[in-house]
Amino acid sequence: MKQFALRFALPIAFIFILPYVYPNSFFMKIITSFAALYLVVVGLNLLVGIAGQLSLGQTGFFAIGAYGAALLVMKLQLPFFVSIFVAAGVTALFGAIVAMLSLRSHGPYLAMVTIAFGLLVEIVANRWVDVTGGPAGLFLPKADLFGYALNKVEYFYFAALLALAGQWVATNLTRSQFGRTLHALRNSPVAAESLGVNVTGWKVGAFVLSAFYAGVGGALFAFQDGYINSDSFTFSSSIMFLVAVIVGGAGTVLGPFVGTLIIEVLPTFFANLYDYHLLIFGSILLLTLVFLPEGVVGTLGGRWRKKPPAVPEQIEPYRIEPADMGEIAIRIEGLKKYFGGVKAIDGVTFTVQRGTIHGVIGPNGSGKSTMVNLLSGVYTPSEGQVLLNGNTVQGKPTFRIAKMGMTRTFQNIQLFSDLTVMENVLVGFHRQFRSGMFRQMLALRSVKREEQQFVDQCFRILKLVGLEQRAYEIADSLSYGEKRLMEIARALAMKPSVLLLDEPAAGASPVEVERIVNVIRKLRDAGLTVILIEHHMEIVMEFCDSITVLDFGIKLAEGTPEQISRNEKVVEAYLGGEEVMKLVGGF
Ligand SMILES: Nc1ncnc2c1ncn2[C@@H]1O[C@H](COP(=O)(O)OP(=O)(O)OP(=O)(O)O)[C@@H](O)[C@H]1O
Repeated sequence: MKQFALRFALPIAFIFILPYVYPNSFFMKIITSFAALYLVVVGLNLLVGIAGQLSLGQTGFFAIGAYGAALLVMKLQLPFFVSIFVAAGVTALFGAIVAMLSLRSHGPYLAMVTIAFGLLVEIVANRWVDVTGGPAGLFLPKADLFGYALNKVEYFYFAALLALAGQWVATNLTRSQFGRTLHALRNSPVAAESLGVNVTGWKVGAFVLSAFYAGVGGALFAFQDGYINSDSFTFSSSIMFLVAVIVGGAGTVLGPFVGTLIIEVLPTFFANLYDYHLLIFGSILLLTLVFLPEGVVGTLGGRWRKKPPAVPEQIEPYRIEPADMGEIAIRIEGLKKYFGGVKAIDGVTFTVQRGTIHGVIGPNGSGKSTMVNLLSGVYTPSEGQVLLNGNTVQGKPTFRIAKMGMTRTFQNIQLFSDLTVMENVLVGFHRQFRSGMFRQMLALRSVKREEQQFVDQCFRILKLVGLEQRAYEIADSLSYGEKRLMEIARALAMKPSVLLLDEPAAGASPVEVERIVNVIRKLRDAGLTVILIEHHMEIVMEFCDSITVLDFGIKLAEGTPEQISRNEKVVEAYLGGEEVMKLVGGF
């Protein structure tokens, strides 16, 4: 009930009262523009604040929405209401094109593609006079709903309610698996891929969504005055949209509201100070960015963080699905990876039986990390074959290999560092979520039920690794060893048929190493197929059923721990023998 009041009743009451606060046309113009621009900022917040993608050309989408809706009504006589969504759909299509072009480039080049797009649209709006009217503009018919022409106040109500709906949908998406996935790919694309997330596809999706929002905003903007011209769609407004996201608090729910208010509305009140208004506006901006680095809502809102729910007292034990014994889980044949002249892996062949733990060891630089990256699809082999449960793996992207059942942890830990431990593990269920985007948008009951089921499972997995009490803490606050445990939990959520553990105990304290060893013991007892890369030789010797030893990219030896510890070539490769004799002294 309280939720309903906060989300709907209060804002709707506020919207209905607003036109009566200052019943004049200037004020009506400001608040109607606010609703339109706010939608653009909400969409951009999803792209920048949640998915971590930069766009400096949002005005391009805004303009396509505006001119698109105007032309659909004027030339095709589409009803105003329909034209908004058709124009937004076309804008979304442009979003996909810009995304596909920009995602081919990285870093500053990505931003430059979006700038180029914004400028291109600005030039077209300005110069294609026959269609857009150029600087002289277009005069539009009055907006109407099913034949009823809207007056200024009614148009504001319509725009504001649409903006409220847009905010509601964005909030639902942010708080569901959809938002978590976007957040995850922003924090660590490589970890997201390893959990089956098609990162490129999701980035394109984020652009499409933000373009759709900008398109709706543009359409509303176009019809507010019955007139648009190319002056409204300049590069500087793209910057303003981005600044609104940052000043409000990127990634926060209320940030776009506060940001749009400060950036788009506040300056209009100083407009009559002529030369000084830009100075005042600039100063407000600078002070906000200096003193509230996470934006107004990001910085102040952090103090009123909601209390997390309690950790359940009774948590059922998690059952790792035991694999059938005896079959071949992975077959690696003649695998090679050359980096220029460096032969990082040079013709390695080995087989891992289902339900066993297979160790890959070797001195520094022997090619272990390259091997994990080849198996998980981060690198494409120069030659050779990898078969997972009989299916070819090599050449496939990481997310496909993850979908085929093989996932990994990382030597250099890859957290979704802004998310909680629980949310990190929930991303691991990515492949198993059945609720699609539209259901998540509407926060249907079935979505909440499904989410609750996965939360229950998360607790069980977290209990297995001993992190259930830390479920609601931000992942970045965990200790080094706990972060490694969380990575294992996240990988287990995927229900993998093969798990690659890349140095799971590296950097952990002796107590934490003991906790990690306990988890590896549980994985072994459950019969999970594991490929274990580890420097702690006592762990390798205790848990591995078979071991492959690499040296300078070639397979030096293969066998049981006992055979390996007695192999002369292996002993020599390890610091002339002393080190390995010390480490495997038990044999
Ligand atoms: N991306 C790369 N470009 C060029 N050379 C590389 C690349 N990755 C690895 N190498 C080289 O390949 C060889 C094997 O490196 P790799 O990191 O796989 O070894 P490692 O056994 O994992 O070592 P460590 O135990 O130190 O992690 C090294 O000579 C390394 O310099």
